Amino acid sequence: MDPIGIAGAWLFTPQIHGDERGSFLEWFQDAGFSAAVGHRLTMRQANCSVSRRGSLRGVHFADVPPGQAKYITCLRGSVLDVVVDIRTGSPTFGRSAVNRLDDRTRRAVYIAEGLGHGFLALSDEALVVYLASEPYAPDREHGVHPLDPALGIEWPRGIEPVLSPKDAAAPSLAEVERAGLLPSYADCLAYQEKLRSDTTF
Ligand SMILES: Cc1cn([C@H]2C[C@H](O)[C@@H](COP(=O)(O)OP(=O)(O)O[C@H]3O[C@@H](C)C(=O)[C@@H](O)[C@H]3O)O2)c(=O)[nH]c1=O
Repeated sequence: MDPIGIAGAWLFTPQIHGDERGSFLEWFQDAGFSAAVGHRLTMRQANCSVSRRGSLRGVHFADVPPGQAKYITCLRGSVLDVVVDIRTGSPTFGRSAVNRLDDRTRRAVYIAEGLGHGFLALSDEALVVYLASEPYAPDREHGVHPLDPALGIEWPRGIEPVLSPKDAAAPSLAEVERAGLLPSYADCLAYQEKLRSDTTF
């Protein structure tokens, strides 16, 4: 698990064992995860989305506590995965970390509670699966417009983004901040500290 420039976000690169049948890899490893993050992965929901090229999902985040941490990988095709630090008071507030996830490197991204997440499908079809620490709670999920220039994301040219009506109508980061909807860095740290001190695992 390698840090990717935003506290609470990591990239995991698996070792892929190839042979004449195909390949094998461990796309999640508890020991490495726990050593990096400081607590074990809680998984209360496993999601799968299939996206056509250009589909741009996100940027989504959930109220903290409990938020929704996610462990994401792309099983078929490729996506540009984006983590956005939308936690007020964070030293890297407004920073984005962009990583390609695909069916070649089979990398995975983990984002802790309170971070914003989105991705763009680069291939004709992109199959993304992710483990989520909390069940879907639509009333507690919010969005920031993924094309907001304040996020500083350089989306690839030549791909026409396809957004859901909800995401297309999402406010800018500044608007979400003014509405008081952003999680605070202090609340996120406090919640993660609680997870680290929980010994019931
Ligand atoms: C996210 C989610 C959606 N749904 C339903 C609601 C809706 O009818 C349909 C599609 O929902 P959405 O448009 O919100 O799906 P999508 O835009 O793919 O939302 C996802 O985006 C990425 C970037 C994330 O990080 C995820 O956590 C999630 O927010 O699926 C569930 O039943 N459970 C879920 O957990």
